[in-house]
Amino acid sequence: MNTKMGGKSIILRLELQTEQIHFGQLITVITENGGDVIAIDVIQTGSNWTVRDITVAASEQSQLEAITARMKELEGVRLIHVSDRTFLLHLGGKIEMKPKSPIQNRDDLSRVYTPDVARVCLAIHEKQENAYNLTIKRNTVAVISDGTAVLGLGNIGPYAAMPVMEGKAMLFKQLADVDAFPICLNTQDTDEIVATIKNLAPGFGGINLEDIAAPRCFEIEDRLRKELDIPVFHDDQHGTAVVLYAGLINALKVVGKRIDEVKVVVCGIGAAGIACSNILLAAGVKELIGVDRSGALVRTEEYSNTTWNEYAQRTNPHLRSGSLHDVIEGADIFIGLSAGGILKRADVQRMAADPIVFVMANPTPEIQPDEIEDIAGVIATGRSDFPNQINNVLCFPGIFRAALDCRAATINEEMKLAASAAIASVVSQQELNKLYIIPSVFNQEVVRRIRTSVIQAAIQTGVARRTPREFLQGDASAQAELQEQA
Ligand SMILES: NC(=O)C1=CN([C@@H]2O[C@H](COP(=O)(O)OP(=O)(O)OC[C@H]3O[C@@H](n4cnc5c(N)ncnc54)[C@H](O)[C@@H]3O)[C@@H](O)[C@H]2O)C=CC1
Ligand SMILES: CC(=O)C(=O)O
Ligand SMILES: [Mg+2]
Repeated sequence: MNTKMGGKSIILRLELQTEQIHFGQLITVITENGGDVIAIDVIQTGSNWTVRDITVAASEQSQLEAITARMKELEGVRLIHVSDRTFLLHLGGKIEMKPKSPIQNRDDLSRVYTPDVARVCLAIHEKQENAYNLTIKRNTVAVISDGTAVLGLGNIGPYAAMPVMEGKAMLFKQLADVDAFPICLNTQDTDEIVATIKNLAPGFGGINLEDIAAPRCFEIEDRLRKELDIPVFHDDQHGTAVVLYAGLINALKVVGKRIDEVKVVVCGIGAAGIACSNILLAAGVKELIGVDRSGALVRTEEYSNTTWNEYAQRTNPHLRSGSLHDVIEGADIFIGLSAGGILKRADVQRMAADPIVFVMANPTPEIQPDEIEDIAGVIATGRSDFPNQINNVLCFPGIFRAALDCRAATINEEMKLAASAAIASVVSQQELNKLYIIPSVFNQEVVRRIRTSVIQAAIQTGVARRTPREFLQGDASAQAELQEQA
């Protein structure tokens, strides 16, 4: 497994005195300290000196620090500067806005701007629905966070949340051609968040809520869903649940177990953990135990977090109590949506045969896959640098593509289940194995299949306000594709 992939990398700009140091010596120092040289660029050369940019990747930040320190000590080497490639990619932000057509003369100006734009405004004023045809609304989603549960980093605030929201916007565009705006709100007050989102909704065809901590995220989403006529989708809840269920459909096939016979432990009963539990209960799981910091949630206890009281009523049928280490005994499936490093190899050893271990906390999973590779039936993480990436990025671009295309009023349970089945179907029976239960983010079939299945589900459940042409005509290829996925 290449743990350096997608990991840390730096560019070292070095001036080398070629009579004092050979390039081979440098490479040896880098590899001895755990680095891989992945690119070399010559910047300048003289008769007995050269300036080079050396791109070095490593699995740990400490290795890169050791390599940098060694460069400073070597005879004949001057370290000019070190750049972190990830930070370079973020300079000035990751996205920009571009006009669809240039404004080259006064005639263009008067049409895109005043006076002619006024006629377009009035057409929308007369019939509000025209906003879908005459503005960016029909293809635009707002990605909105208050910065309270950013990845696994916690409440880091709206400024620090922006890089994640920009990243989500990039993915919306690249994977599904949806235009997305990253918006981070400088308030953590539920009423203010609801009011702000309602007020900015007119320009958007959908709202993707992101990284808002539980339990506030539930109220915010519920209220917005009631009050807005566009889809409101809390990605950390529903996107994660959709992809988790897709992965589980296939993982169960790999280990030969049935969903109604497995014991499941979900750790981290926050936004993602509750939504994932809900989809599993709906899919037929009978024994599901939720665990948070204080241990297993059990209905005989009273929690100050009222969401947990309601959760405990629906789960843990045998009233198991104790820590994660107690209740994991005999479990077939562990789902981690909590914090890095909290699951131990000894815990996995106490699970049932061929345990399914989905350690989805970001950026650090509950246990490093390398520690349990030999004892787990199937392992998945939320990250790009291990096989089986269970991450909501597999869902949100496709599900919003579908919702926008059929102008869905909401994204309902049937549409989510259709998305899970579509994602799972991308991995064929022949391809399916413990290292490949879920398709890659870059597999173009993912968005295509989600779109087809989700639009179909929206039409069947009466929430589509527009029927795309291929569905109107009972298009043969869309029908064939649906049958293939069934
Ligand atoms: N792979 C994926 O697609 C996704 C992964 N995540 C990850 O899941 C984690 C949780 O995200 P959210 O549900 O949005 O956050 P959240 O803040 O709503 O919930 C986190 C829950 O985990 C609990 N927790 C924290 N440390 C714990 C520990 N040591 N033991 C037991 N429980 C613990 C917290 O008390 C809280 O209830 C984060 O690491 C996030 O990055 C979230 C969404 C999608
Ligand atoms: C993937 C994601 O949305 C998260 O970790 O919060
Ligand atoms: Mg998130």
